[in-house]
Amino acid sequence: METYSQLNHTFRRRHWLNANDRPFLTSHWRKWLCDRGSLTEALIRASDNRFSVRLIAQTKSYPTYDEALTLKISPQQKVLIREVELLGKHQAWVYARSVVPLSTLKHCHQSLEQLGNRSLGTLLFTDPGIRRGALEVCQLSAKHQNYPSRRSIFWIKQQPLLVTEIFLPPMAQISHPS
Ligand SMILES: C=C(O[C@@H]1C=C(C(=O)O)C=C[C@H]1O)C(=O)O
Repeated sequence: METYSQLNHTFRRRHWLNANDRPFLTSHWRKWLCDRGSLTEALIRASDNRFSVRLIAQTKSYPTYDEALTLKISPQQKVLIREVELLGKHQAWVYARSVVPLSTLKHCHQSLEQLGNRSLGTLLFTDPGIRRGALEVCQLSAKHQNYPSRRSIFWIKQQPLLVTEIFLPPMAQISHPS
């Protein structure tokens, strides 16, 4: 698997399309990329409960320029970066990167920093005060492989947290449980 940073250079802001603008997507990918519910819940059902999270890296670092633009913060502002793989039946299905400004971090009741291999979704979808912004989609490509991707901002007490999800090749064969 290419690392996120290796993939990240292949797309720029203009590649992200608002899902409400109905960019061309097959029915299969529309179900996965435009579902506003918890991806964790959908993957648990699609994998017959054989779901797990593999924490790849969690660091305090800096956002990419595009992430800073999307979060409306300075690229010099430190953020918590969490990178995971979401696995179904012991196979990597999604690569996810969450970028959390430190000003947002302090509003996370159960500290996001201690999540480990528990899903971020369990934190974001259990607190009714957390709101999800618009979904954006793009086709991220690297080394002749296409990666359907999506991202959205979650608002925690009006503070932003950016989640980007890259759907890995096996997901082309996994039906959405809806
Ligand atoms: C936002 C969700 O959390 C998922 C889990 C993540 C994690 O554990 O880091 C990151 C992104 C999501 O794919 C969700 O389940 O929808």
